[in-house]
Parts: sequence; C-alpha cells; structure tokens
Amino acid sequence: MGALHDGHIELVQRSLTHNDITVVSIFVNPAQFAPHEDLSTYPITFDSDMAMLEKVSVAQIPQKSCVVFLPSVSDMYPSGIVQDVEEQKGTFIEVKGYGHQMEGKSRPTFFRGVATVVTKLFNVVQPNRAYFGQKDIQQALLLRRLVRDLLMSFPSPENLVIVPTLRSSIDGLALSSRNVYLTNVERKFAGALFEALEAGRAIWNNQDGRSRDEVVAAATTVIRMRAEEAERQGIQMTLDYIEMNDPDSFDVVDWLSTHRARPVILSGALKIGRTRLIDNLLCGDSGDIISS
Ligand SMILES: Nc1ncnc2c1ncn2[C@@H]1O[C@H](COP(=O)(O)OP(=O)(O)OP(=O)(O)O)[C@@H](O)[C@H]1O
Ligand SMILES: CC(C)(CO)[C@@H](O)C(=O)[O-]
Ligand code: BAL
Repeated sequence: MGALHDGHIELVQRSLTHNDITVVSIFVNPAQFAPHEDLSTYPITFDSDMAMLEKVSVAQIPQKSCVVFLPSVSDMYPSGIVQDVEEQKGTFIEVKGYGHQMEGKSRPTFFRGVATVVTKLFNVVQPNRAYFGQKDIQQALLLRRLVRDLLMSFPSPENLVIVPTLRSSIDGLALSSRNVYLTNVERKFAGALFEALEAGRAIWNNQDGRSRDEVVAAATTVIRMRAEEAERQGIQMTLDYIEMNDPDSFDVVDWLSTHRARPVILSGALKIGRTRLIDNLLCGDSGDIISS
C-alpha cells in the first residue's frame, strides 16, 4: 500500500534476488478499510517510495528489472467500490471460516477486501512467486489458502513466500507504514507489544508445560505495566487482543504446551493513542510457514 519502509524493501530484495522481473504494486485498497478506519489519512509518499525502490533495485541489483504497478481505484474496481459492505455491488472474494479470528474479530470486513484485491493483483500480474510479510501473518496464511482453494497457478500456494518481520533494532517494534502516526512520546511505548509477545513466548517455551491462559496472561501483564507508565505521561494505551491460534485452522489453541507437536501463532493488536499496531511471533518450529 506504499509509504514504503525497510520491511517492504526486504520483500522487494527477496524477489529481486530470486526472480528476473519484480512487480511492486502500490495501491491503497479502499475495500479493506471499514468506513470508520483510516483510509483518508493513510500515508502516501510516492516520491520517497520511488527513491527507495531505485536505491534497492537499480543500485544494488542492476541486472534485474523492477516494475512499479500503480493502478487507480477504477482500474481495480471497474464496477465501483464503496466501503460499506452492505452497499457494495460486483465481485468479491471471501475465504470463509478464516477471516473472523485474530485480526478479523476486530476488522470483520478486512480480509474480504484483502482477498478481493490480491486476487485481482494476481490476475493482472500472474506472478510465479508472491512475497508477503509475517507481520500480517493471518493475511499471508489466508492468501495461501485462497490460491490453493481457487486452484491458482500464478502463484501456486508453495510459491506464496512469507518473509520474517523486520523490526526496530532498538525495541523490536515491527516496521509498519502506520508507525508514522505515532507521536514521539507514543513511540517510546510502542515496543510494548513485541515485549509482551516475547514474554508470552517465554512462558510457552517453558519445558514444564504451560497453558494458553498462562501465555496470554504473561503477555497481558506486560501490556498492563506499560499502559500504566504510558498513562502517567498522558498516553492512552489499549490492548485489543492477545491470542494463540493454530496456523492451519486459525482456531484458538487451548491445549497445554506440552502437546506442542505443531507451531502456534501468538499475535496481538495494541492501540496507542489513535494508532493501531499489530504483531505476532511463532511458537515452535515455523519451518514450513516462514521462508527464513
Ligand atoms: N516490518 C515488516 N517486515 C516484513 N514485511 C512487512 C513489514 N511491514 C509490512 N510488511 C509487508 O509488506 C506488505 C505490504 O504491507 P502494507 O503496505 O500494508 O504495509 P504495512 O507497513 O504493513 O502497513 P500498515 O501499517 O498499513 O499495516 C505486506 O505483505 C506486509 O505484511
Ligand atoms: C495485501 C495488501 C497489499 C492488500 O491490499 C495489504 O493488505 C498489505 O499490504 O498488507
Ligand atoms: N498491512 C495490513 C494492511 C491494512 O491494515 O490495511
């Protein structure tokens, strides 16, 4: 969606390394924003986006081609688009049963908008491979399911690559275009989500075997402590959710961690002031989920 940062550039770099031609789509997709969300203020930084792409593609990997695809809203939605789902007309894609957990609980129409626009992008570009970030893990796994369910070949499910989240080296905050919304004081507390997820994962890793409730409680405690500190500086910090989910079914995982044959997604969303941050860690072996 543009407003590029080094996390996006990581995806581009991966693609440039493994493919002859890389297409970077920049499109702020109205269909994935609910009417009350931040479509109208979403950052648009076209000049610096182009400069970043030139730096990585022309300067670092000159023998490979990088194309920027910048469609208009009417290119992508020839039947038109309004944000209110009830009012929409035309063709939309829904991955049933996988869009209501985690992010989908707070953003019930988000994945319908994402699945629709990404299907269109895949139809236009027909990529051999597609690159998505782990930061939006539910999105990436849902899209892998979409290409499998729709029998797509471009890309095939195994060629939908999930790239690990790039973070601030100082406090682990996941890079995100929305981080520019944070004020300087809010930014000081934004590492709390990563800190909380790490605290949760430490409990999960405990060989004595701990339950999902203990993991979530450990993470939530960190958020509560940081929220109290933030409040003393006039900053409102509200936890949306911390949850543990199965990466295949997206069901909440409620077994004890001694039964840890499979990896688990530990994810969360935190509001700081008006900025909503998301993040996740995988507990256990993430081998066939993430391409390291
Ligand atoms: N820190 C990151 N590390 C790796 N990939 C990332 C990171 N941030 C975003 N991406 C990936 O880049 C792609 C484009 O994401 P998008 O344009 O929505 O940017 P974003 O920074 O996630 O923005 P937003 O703040 O709206 O979530 C997605 O596949 C997303 O997962
Ligand atoms: C997948 C995506 C490009 C669809 O607009 C967006 O949700 C994103 O960038 O994460
Ligand atoms: N990276 C997720 C895009 C969104 O929140 O709309």
